[in-house]
Amino acid sequence: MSAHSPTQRRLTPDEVARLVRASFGPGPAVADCGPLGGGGFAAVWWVRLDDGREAVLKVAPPPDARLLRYERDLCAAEARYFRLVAAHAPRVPVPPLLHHGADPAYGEWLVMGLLPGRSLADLAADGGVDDGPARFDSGVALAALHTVTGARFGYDDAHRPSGATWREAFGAMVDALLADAADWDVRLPAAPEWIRALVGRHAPALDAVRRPALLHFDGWDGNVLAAPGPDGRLRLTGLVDGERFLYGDPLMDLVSPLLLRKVEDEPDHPVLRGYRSAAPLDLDAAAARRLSLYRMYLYLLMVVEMPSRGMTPDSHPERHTDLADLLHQELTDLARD
Ligand SMILES: Nc1ncnc2c1ncn2[C@@H]1O[C@H](COP(=O)(O)OP(=O)(O)OP(=O)(O)O)[C@@H](O)[C@H]1O
Repeated sequence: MSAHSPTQRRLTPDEVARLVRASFGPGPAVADCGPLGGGGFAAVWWVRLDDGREAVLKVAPPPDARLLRYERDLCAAEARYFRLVAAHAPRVPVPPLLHHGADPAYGEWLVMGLLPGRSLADLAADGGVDDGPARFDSGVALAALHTVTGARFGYDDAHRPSGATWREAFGAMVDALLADAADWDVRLPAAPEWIRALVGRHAPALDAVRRPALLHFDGWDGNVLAAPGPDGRLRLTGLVDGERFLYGDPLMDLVSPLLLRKVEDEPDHPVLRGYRSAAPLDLDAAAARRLSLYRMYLYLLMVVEMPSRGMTPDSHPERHTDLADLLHQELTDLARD
């Protein structure tokens, strides 16, 4: 059962037309529009403008929505991500940013170009689709993103976790999620102090990461767009939804594309083959330990974000149990190491 997330506004065509007017003034107006499914955080609509262009309107949660600590100002973060990628990793397909709007009372929104293709999640629902070439391309694209280097580790703004070292930034990111869990009364499968101590015990493994690489971090199948190329095979057409970007260990970006699976178990996965065709990728024991820390982080995040998305253990018992089990398994593996 899906829930309507309180972070996701319910837009109407009139509101879309108003936001487009606020973005372009007397310029192009809306000829047609409709909601785009697939996301769960923001409100996202496709828009056909009367000058013939096709765009996407993405509206941030209302200013009074309760969010996790790291989710502050994600609309502005996504605008920075699109600009960064266009300037420094231009071969990675991201939409052109047409407008970043902000109104103190209403909140923020983006207007961007509509990319061709459908998400891998959407395509998979058709069944029998060979998406291997598109996944290979997404590995190549991630390797290109990772050539971009940040000024520090973690998030790039002042009010979210960051640090001069990856150990410091990652520790602060875990602490922020544990503080969110406490605020939202989220039941975790282990005591927060124990999770914090476990991360502290493995922190030396993080010191191998010396360069803050640009990470998309949310490259699950819903955010990877693909369409048939000239030979009819599915190729990458977009890596969207960059609002959660940060700087850190490139390995962290391999967790979401293999969501609920293990990178170490699938060394020939097309994403990894694509990545390796463009950059070195060593999946040794040290890498496996870091991957385990990053999966632990992602499962923790997915458990902790449930109430802010309108989901509780009572309303979504299976989701909560499955994520808590996965989190518990990673914690157990890390405790054994
Ligand atoms: N520029 C674009 N061109 C084409 N399709 C897009 C574009 N931007 C977003 N989409 C589609 O709309 C969907 C929702 O957008 P997006 O993922 O940015 O929303 P979200 O609410 O932030 O999602 P999430 O819950 O993953 O955080 C995407 O999965 C993608 O399929």
